[in-house]
Formats: sequence, structure tokens, C-alpha cells
Amino acid sequence: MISLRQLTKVYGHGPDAVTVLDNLDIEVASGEILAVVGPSGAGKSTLAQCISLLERPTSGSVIVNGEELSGLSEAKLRVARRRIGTVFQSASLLSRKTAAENVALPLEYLGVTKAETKARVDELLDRVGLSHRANHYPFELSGGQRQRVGIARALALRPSVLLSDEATSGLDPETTRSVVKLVRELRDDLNLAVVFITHEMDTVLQVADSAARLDHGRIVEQGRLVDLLTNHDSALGRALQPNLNPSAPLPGTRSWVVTYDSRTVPADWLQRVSADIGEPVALLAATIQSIDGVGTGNATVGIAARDDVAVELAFAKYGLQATLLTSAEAASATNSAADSTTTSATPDTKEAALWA
Ligand SMILES: Nc1ncnc2c1ncn2[C@@H]1O[C@H](COP(=O)(O)OP(=O)(O)OP(=O)(O)O)[C@@H](O)[C@H]1O
Repeated sequence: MISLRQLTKVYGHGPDAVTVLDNLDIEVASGEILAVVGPSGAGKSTLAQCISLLERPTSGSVIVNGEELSGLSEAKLRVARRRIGTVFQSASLLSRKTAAENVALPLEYLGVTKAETKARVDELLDRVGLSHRANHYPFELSGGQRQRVGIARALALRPSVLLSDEATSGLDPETTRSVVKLVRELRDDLNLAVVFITHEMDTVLQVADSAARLDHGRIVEQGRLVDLLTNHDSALGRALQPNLNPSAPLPGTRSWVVTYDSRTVPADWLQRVSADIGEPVALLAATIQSIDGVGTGNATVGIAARDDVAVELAFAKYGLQATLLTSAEAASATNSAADSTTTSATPDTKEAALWA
């Protein structure tokens, strides 16, 4: 388990002081993956450096398995760092060393014997599916393979915490999925607490159990993924929903967005709401995904009824949270989704929605 308590990082002094991390409280249990997301400049890299203890926090604590590490002397800190394995963007492998030699580095620094090092490196490369690439240099490996070597190296000293700092950024979707799958498997096998820093919303959905949103150095929202996704008022939950591409509303109807949660909403909610308000409910777009075994998602529906209170009550009766879109919002949802499908820029569009 890793806990950050009132973690604060200030750069500079006096009038030039800049508070980059402001009293962060984060807890990640062993076996849990927490995604930390945030716009550029929110403080993600600084957070990663404080967690990996490369930067000392100005105040507050980094606690791993009950032991406070942030206040240790330099000598003790070097030992304490072993509890936290870090994978960086583009793996940061040494180009003149083979995959096996890169994985061996932390063991060599520690003075582990050659025989033990070889056994551990073989085991790690096997675990990340790269035994057959042991003697290849980084330039001979694909981006995904380099990340796997980076993960193997991060695990060399048997840490209890894995910190992933934008480790999937720049990878194609297929490679990202395979790296995410590996991280989840390793979390299960080794009972790791994983802090997964990313700006990619799609990756958060694939990898995380919970998510925290960092903005201007503060955690402005955090929770379990399933709770964020089923909370109609959560900006992070909305940003995590895959982009919809709604059909244009039918003439004479207005568009409503509803949030769906399979724990509380009956499967035939469309028919029921339609029967209650006494007119058709047209489905314009919908997305459902299973998170922790719960079906979550949102839908855009078109309804002609003008009695907004009656419509809202009908949705509420079946556990659906609903918002009526203005005609401008409905048109913009149709257009922006259409734009995003032609440019395949959905992550940017979603991020823009979150950070706006
Ligand atoms: N050494 C430093 N001295 C002063 N200010 C710093 C220092 N390092 C970072 N900052 C400032 O702290 C803020 C957060 O930076 P940080 O790199 O942690 O954000 P980020 O969320 O990782 O951004 P990005 O996604 O663009 O990498 C920025 O305003 C940055 O200018």
C-alpha cells in the first residue's frame, strides 16, 4: 500500500515560490490500480518524482506499507527507493545495453551475484514474455517490447509499489492494450499497489480500478471508476465515457442525456419511460461498458414531450439521471462527435471536455 498524506511541493522561495502540489491525499491499496489524470501543467510529473522519491516533498509524507519514506536520510532513502518500481514514458532503456543487461542494472547496483542476477533476469524477461529478445538492443525492439523491458527492470528489486509515469503514451492502441494487460496481470500476481499516471482517458478505462483528477496541483475529484462513471455530476466520469456520435434529433423532439447503471436501472427502461410519459423515446446514441461487473454508460434520447418535470420524474423513477440538452448543445454534440470520427481525435475531444 502507498499513501500520500498532505503532500505539498513548492518550487522557489519568497515571492517566486510556486506551489506545484498542494496538500494531496491519495491512498492506493495493495492489489489496486489508481489512475491519476490531469491537464498539462497540473503537476503529474512532479507527483511522479515525489512518489519515486527523486524529489523530496516540501511537506507531507510518502508512506509505503506503513513506513514513512519521505523523511529518511539520503542513505536510507536509497534503500527505500527499492520499494517503488518506476516505468517511464518510452522506457528510458540504456541504448548500449541489451534487454537482459537493462533489466540487470538495478541488481548490479545492489551487488547481487552474477548467478543470482542471471536467474532473476531470466525469470523477469520470461514473465513479461521477452525471453526470446534477451540479447537484443533497445533499437531492435518495438515500442511495446521496450516498455515490457522497462516493466521487468522496474520489478527487478521486488517492489511493492509500481509507478507508471505515462508508460503507454505514444504507443498505438493495440500495444497499449497489451501493456495494460501485463500491468494488470502483474498487479494480480504480485499484489502491487499501482499508480498509473496518464493523460489518456481510454487507457484509464482499461487499466484502473479507481481514478483521481489532478488540477493546478490539487486532487479535485477521486473515486472508484464504477462510481465516477455512474455519477451524472462527475466531470471525470463524463470525460471517461467513450465519445458518442448521436444521430440528429428528430424534428419536434429535444435531446436528453441519461446516465445508466445496471445495478439500479431496469433493462427495459426505454419502454417504461415511454409508457410513463405516453410517447416514444428515440434512442440516438448509447454506450455501455462493464466495470467491476456493473454495466455503466450513457445514452442520448430524443423526446417530443414539453413537460420537462414529468420527463425528469419518469427517468428518476427508473434510477436514470437525466439532463435536457439545449438545441445548441444537441447540435454541437452531433457535430463534435462527427468531427472526432473523421479525425479520430476522440481522446483530445474528451480531454477538452474535462479540462474546460
Ligand atoms: N523545477 C521546477 N521549478 C519550478 N517550477 C516547476 C518545476 N518543475 C515543474 N514546475 C512547474 O510545476 C507545474 C507542474 O508541472 P508538471 O511538469 O509536474 O506538470 P504535468 O502535469 O506533468 O504537465 P505535462 O503533462 O505537460 O508534462 C508547471 O507549472 C511547471 O512549470
